[in-house]
Amino acid sequence: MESMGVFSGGDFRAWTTLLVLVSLLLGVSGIAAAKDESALVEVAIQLKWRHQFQFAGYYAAIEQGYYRDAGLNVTLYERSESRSPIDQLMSGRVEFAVADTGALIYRASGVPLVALAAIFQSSPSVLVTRADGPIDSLYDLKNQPVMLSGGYMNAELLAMLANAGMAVDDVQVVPSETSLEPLISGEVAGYNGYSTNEPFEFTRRAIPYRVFRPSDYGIDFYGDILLTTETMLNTAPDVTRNFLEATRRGWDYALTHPDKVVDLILRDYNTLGKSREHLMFEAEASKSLILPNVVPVGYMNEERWRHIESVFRDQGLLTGEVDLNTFLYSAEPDSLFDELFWAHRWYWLVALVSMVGLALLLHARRLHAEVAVRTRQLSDAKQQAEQEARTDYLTNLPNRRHLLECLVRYSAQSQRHDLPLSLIMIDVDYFKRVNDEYGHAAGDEALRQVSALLAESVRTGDMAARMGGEEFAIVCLNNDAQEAVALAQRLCQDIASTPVTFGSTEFSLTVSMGIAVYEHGEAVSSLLQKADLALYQAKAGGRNRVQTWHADGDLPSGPRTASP
Ligand SMILES: Nc1nc2c(ncn2[C@@H]2O[C@H](COP(=O)(O)OP(=O)(O)OP(=O)(O)O)[C@@H](O)[C@H]2O)c(=O)[nH]1
Repeated sequence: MESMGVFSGGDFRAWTTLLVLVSLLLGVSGIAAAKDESALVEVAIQLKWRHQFQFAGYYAAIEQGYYRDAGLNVTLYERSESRSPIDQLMSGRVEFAVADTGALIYRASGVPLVALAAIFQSSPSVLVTRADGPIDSLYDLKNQPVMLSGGYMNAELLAMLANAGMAVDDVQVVPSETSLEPLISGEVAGYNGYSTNEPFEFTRRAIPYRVFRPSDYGIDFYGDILLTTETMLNTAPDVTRNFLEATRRGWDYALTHPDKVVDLILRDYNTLGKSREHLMFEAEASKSLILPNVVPVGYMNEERWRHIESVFRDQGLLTGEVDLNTFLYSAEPDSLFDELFWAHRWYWLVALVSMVGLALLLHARRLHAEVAVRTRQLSDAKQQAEQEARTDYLTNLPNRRHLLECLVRYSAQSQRHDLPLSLIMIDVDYFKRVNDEYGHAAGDEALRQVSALLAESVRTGDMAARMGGEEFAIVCLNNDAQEAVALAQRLCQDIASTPVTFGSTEFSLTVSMGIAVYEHGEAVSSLLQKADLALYQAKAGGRNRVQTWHADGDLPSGPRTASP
């Protein structure tokens, strides 16, 4: 767990490289998008109403330079009393227009309109009543004066009334006005407003109100359809696509920075004289209908348009055939998946970078774990090698090197704590004969069995070792000369009385032993030499015996010679 949250040098370099690559990619695309002002294509858009947050995306796209990046110089026109947006579009005064779903009726009657995008996924069009009046349900509007626009303008409100069980004739239709006063004064019982607008005024004036939404009565229309003409689409498809993309970017910006765009409206577009609070209310209410977190801004679905078409047909507003394939604009990417992918590309990028980062982190952790395992293996191998270097391969007893280390340590302890220390050198008698008579393998086995006997006879802390060939030694700390002699004699007898078994063969062995007792201050080599000399004397004395070294002993100093 120790590497969690800590980047190694390798991780850091990988991250840096990735970030540089991403920056380069973004930088390159930014440079490519920059356009020469003189080469901009002039286009105009007719808005559906007066300036307000309802058209925030277009203001943002101009202000943020998205249209310029797309090679366009865009002019916005507010709604004029005399001409509808569709009139403006079809007369060629503008290339684009924002209108409502009634555009479908035009299309059915042969007007070559193309719907590029539906900005509001749910129409803001609602019927507003006073909550403190006699209207508790739509049915209460029967025979009441209700402000409504005729034809397709309020088709969704009329369809709502129809779904609530009323005919258009059941209410007294009063022509629309922009003023709310007739409703407030009680002159009319219902008012065709926008859920993004009128509620603010009622709240501000502390007048209780009620909103009847078509969507609550199964009528689900889009709001604010961005339109162009077939001619425009055929003659300038790139301009159309670029305009749509830049508009979407504008909306994305406006919906994520509503306060900035409200500032912009107050500064440059506030022909309605709305307050900041009113515009912020509109921004909030619009966002809940545009649903930018659910679908890319402008998303359209053929099924929804079929639904709208059927409502128009039910009301007798639409009779001809409508070819939705030609009415609904489709450019690549055209699937919801692709649209969602592009709309959320930054999230994907962040997710991708996070995943790469996570993968690097996991890789670093795995490397860390691998290094730990390898280090442990190396340490084990080293320990094993050291152990093997100090162990006799045939008998598994400590070897000569190990015994010498032990002697050095024990001699220091003996001196420090004034403890007796004895060294017993042991040599198998006439061992050459064993090899000669029973074979080398039997000789090996004999050495193993002698070793086992020695190992089990020494006390814990003492050491029995094989010095080489048929020679062994025992180091006894805290054993005086007498105890060492007693141990050696007992071992001599045990070895002599314990036959060696090799397969079906049995034979006996004897050993000779030389004992020396450590004198404080003397070198380990001197102790070894004395024990060796005592062993030599034991051999010379007839073998199968124990000889203790004495300072005044008559010991020969030359090398021992084997004698059968
Ligand atoms: N099988 C076997 N024989 C060994 C090993 N190491 C040494 N030897 C044999 O041990 C014998 C030692 O012979 P010598 O040094 O002449 O001594 P000895 O025959 O024991 O006679 P004394 O020591 O004088 O009693 C040699 O024949 C060596 O080859 C071993 O690891 N295995």
